[in-house]
Amino acid sequence: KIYDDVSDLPGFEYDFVIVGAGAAGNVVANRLTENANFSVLVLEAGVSNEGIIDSSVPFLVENLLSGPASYEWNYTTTPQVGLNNRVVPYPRGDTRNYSMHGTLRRSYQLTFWAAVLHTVSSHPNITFSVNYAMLDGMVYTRGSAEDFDRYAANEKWTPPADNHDTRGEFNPAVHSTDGINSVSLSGFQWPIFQEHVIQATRELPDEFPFNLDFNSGEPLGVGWLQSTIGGGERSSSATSYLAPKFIQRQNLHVLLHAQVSRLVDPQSNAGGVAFGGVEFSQGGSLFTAKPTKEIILSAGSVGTPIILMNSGVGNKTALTALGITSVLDLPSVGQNATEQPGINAGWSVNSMQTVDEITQNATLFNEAFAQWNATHTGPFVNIPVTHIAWTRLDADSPIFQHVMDPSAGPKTPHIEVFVGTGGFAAGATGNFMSAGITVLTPTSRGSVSLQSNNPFDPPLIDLGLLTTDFDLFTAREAIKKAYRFVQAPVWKDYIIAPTIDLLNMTTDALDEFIRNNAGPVGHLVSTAAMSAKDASYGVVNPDLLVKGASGLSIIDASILPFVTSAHTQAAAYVVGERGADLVKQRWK
Ligand SMILES: Cc1cc2nc3c(=O)[nH]c(=O)nc-3n(C[C@H](O)[C@H](O)[C@H](O)COP(=O)(O)OP(=O)(O)OC[C@H]3O[C@@H](n4cnc5c(N)ncnc54)[C@H](O)[C@@H]3O)c2cc1C
Repeated sequence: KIYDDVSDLPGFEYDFVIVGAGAAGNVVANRLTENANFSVLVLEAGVSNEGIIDSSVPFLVENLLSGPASYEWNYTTTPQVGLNNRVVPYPRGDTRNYSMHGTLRRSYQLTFWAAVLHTVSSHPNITFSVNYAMLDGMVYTRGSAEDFDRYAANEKWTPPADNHDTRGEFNPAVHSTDGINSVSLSGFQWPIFQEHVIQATRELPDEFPFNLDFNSGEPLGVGWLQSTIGGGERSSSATSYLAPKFIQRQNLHVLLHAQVSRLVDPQSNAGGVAFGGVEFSQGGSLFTAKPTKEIILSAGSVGTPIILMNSGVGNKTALTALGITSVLDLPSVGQNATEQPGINAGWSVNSMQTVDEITQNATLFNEAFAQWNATHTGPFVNIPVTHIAWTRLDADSPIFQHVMDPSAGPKTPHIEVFVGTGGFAAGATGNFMSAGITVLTPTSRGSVSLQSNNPFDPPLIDLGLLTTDFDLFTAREAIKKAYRFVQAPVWKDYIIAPTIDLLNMTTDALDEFIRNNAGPVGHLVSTAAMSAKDASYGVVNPDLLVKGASGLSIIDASILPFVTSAHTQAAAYVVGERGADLVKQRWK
């Protein structure tokens, strides 16, 4: 059951208390409550996605992130040295504007999906998926087999909303059809643009070969976009793992609007420090939920380290300086923060078949929305991105003379180019195509830390973006790669001109452009990283239990020791599935 008000909760004691109903937390809640003997309470600061139209309509995802009614925690980063000291927003789910949301805002302006998904200066950032797992861009990319040696067969391959013939667009052999979360190809076609992309792969087969399915474990090449969308509607861990058939389980309780401040009542025992409760606030009052078996932190790569540090788990010296009593000295908490930097490129094009026709015309926009509302078909069933190109730096790149290749192996991309129809500059008129360009294997590291001992103060989020030579070099090369893709002969009569000519800039000017315009893409990991049991660094052991603690697990993207060369929601699901199995084994 889902509760909005703490007074409706049946009690305060449960076998498992999970903090965070995000991508991974919902998976864990679902899997643990498969055992009817386990009682589970999920505490989530966010709101329900029910009735929030922008959360259901794939095309409207951007509304969730921008404007006065956005769903985010309103965080910003510290000044980013690698971004010319800019302070960039770092949104996460937020409840404050809930009452304003839920209707289609007519003032909607497309700032191009890459601006949302790959965040640029307008919406750089992020961690969360979202408040209650409803806000990510739905892009579904597993990473390479080298990133992940195994992938849990938990997806449900679903026909696209337009039921078009998908032969040649994916490999059915690498997808499951009976899992929980829907994954599909795009349910709306942009034929002229798509044909150009495919023709470019034929013309540039060495650098940009066609890849039938980039989720096969070998992503290199250009493949058709896959998204967590089913029946033309967002499918997220909130809509799938917490679907009504699961929510009606008697042993599953989800309390929304509940912001966890800290873990309380630490006791030392033979297994390590054990916390007796989880303190949370709702409506200005504090409450404590008690676990009889385990506390599971699934609050994401920002939320999880914050809760640990507010509970006295972290760097002893730093916590003591803030007046927080140290309970467990774990200096790696909040460190090693790894985020991918992204930047956009755009070109004006000689085609009327682009999404700009809809976003720049209120009548067509409203018609498209009406079509979605009536039949879940039409351009709103997807974001207007059609393909992703995954590529590597050239093997003889000079950077490798003094930097070791940070990728997981030779079949793993360093660079992503996300191509779609439409422009990303709000208010621009005309027709465009765009590329969201991402450095997938950054070597820069940042941190999440506390600025005070008040658990409700915003944290200090330093992403450390573009602070290494490798990352800046790769960002430059990634832009050049994107330009090489659009230099395939097929684009000659299609592309008119770049919106900003990044190719003919001097290296210094390009670096300056990157530093002034790049931003985080929302794939933060590693702030509570997993390491070997006897390692002197790291936060959790391979069983996902916190080092030096007992009855305390972390199951979310923060435990990933490296970022996958991909978008990270699939990785979060994998962590959720594996983590739930480990907990079940411990308590069977
Ligand atoms: C704008 C954006 C777009 C993205 N798009 C994509 C995409 O298209 N494809 C993709 O693969 N990945 C995408 N990602 C990344 C993906 O969303 C994350 O990797 C994934 O959600 C991480 O899962 P998680 O379970 O670790 O954390 P989250 O999903 O962030 O879940 C954490 C949950 O904990 C809650 N929480 C945090 N602190 C507290 C607290 N103190 N008390 C109570 N609750 C708390 C949060 O509200 C949240 O619901 C995107 C990220 C962002 C920010």
